[in-house]
Amino acid sequence: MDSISLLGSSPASTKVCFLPNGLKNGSKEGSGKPTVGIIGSGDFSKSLTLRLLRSGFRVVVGSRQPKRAAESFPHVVDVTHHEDAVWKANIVFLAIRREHYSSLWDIKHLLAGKILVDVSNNRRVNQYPESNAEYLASLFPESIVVKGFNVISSWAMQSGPRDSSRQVYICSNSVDARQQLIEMARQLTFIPVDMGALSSAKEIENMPLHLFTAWKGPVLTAVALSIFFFAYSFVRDIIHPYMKTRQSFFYKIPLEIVNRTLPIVAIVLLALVYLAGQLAAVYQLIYGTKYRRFPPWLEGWLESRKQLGLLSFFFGCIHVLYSLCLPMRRSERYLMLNMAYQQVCVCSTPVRSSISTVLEVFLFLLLILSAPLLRLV
Ligand SMILES: NC(=O)C1=CN([C@@H]2O[C@H](COP(=O)(O)OP(=O)(O)OC[C@H]3O[C@@H](n4cnc5c(N)ncnc54)[C@H](OP(=O)(O)O)[C@@H]3O)[C@@H](O)[C@H]2O)C=CC1
Ligand SMILES: [Cu+2]
Repeated sequence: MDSISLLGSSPASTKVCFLPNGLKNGSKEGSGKPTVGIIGSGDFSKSLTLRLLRSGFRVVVGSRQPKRAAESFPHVVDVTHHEDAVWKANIVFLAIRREHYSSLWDIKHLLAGKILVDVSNNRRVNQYPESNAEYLASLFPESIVVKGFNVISSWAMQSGPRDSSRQVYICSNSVDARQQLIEMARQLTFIPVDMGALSSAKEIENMPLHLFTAWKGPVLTAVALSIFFFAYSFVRDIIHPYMKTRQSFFYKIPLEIVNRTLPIVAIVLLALVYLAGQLAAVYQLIYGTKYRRFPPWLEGWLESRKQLGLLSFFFGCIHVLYSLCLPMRRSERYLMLNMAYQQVCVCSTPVRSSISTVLEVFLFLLLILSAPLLRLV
């Protein structure tokens, strides 16, 4: 398994496709199944190997320590040295970090003419002046570099793609290599997106670092509203009585004041969900057409309605929890008993108040649940 054979390595002569649909192939071994090489034996390599095996590809993994690495792979996988793995496959995935690309310098001659797939990601946006794929292409100018599969986490790769994680972005300066990888992505049940030349690699590498962008605005809005209404309640219910009558209600801050803030924020966020649609309708009425583009701020607002609605629901839930916790406080229990006693004296008010509470909760839930159904624009 660990045999290294450099004989007969002629990458240029094996520059043909490898796909299992029988189009054409370079490294068929007996059974006619194509072989894909993977350099590195880390998480991504393991997940990609399983995915390739499930889709009918043969896999050869290149590792610095093949014996140790072989323990983490199924026995059908050929775990060998870098040289051997590269020699056996025409397509080689580099499942190692950018910092280690230069360690392949010694086998540069073997990599010539092969398709190198760069799956690497960075830790920060624009971490390096050039993209990892372009850096790889500059290290190995005789190889064909393709960028792709980096937006798929090793977990998603292993468990199978679903919904949002099905798209893979692929780019390369070689149209032929790009098409091969696009076809391979399809066979791995991903949805390939052709991003053109290798200059798009930087954009593709930045994609995984832009997660949850849709949540940024709504979360900031919720935080700003929370701070504003908390400060308002604090000044009104704590500072004002203290200044006026020297009464200290500071003990109310953790429960009452927070619990007063939560429903207000929830209802304002819910109002924001509906207001965007109304504004969009007014905009369309003013311009007399629905085909005119909305201004960017309104477009962003419309797109974040789902997040605003979910945050509103979240604040509502926390409010319910807080309200259930309130009676745990002795002073609150006393106040409630007192109120109940007074209401019994005044008669019939509790029935009305509990009915109104139930109605209030029901209406709030109805508003929340109907939010996605209402397509106002
Ligand atoms: N993990 C993930 O979810 C994703 C990872 N990626 C990308 O895939 C690549 C690999 O990621 P991942 O598997 O998580 O990383 P790991 O750190 O788990 O594995 C990297 C592998 O690189 C090899 N390696 C380590 N040091 C060196 C070295 N000095 N020289 C040569 N090879 C070395 C090792 O293999 P060995 O010891 O066998 O040589 C190691 O297993 C990265 O570029 C990452 O950005 C992309 C998308 C998702
Ligand atoms: Cu309430």
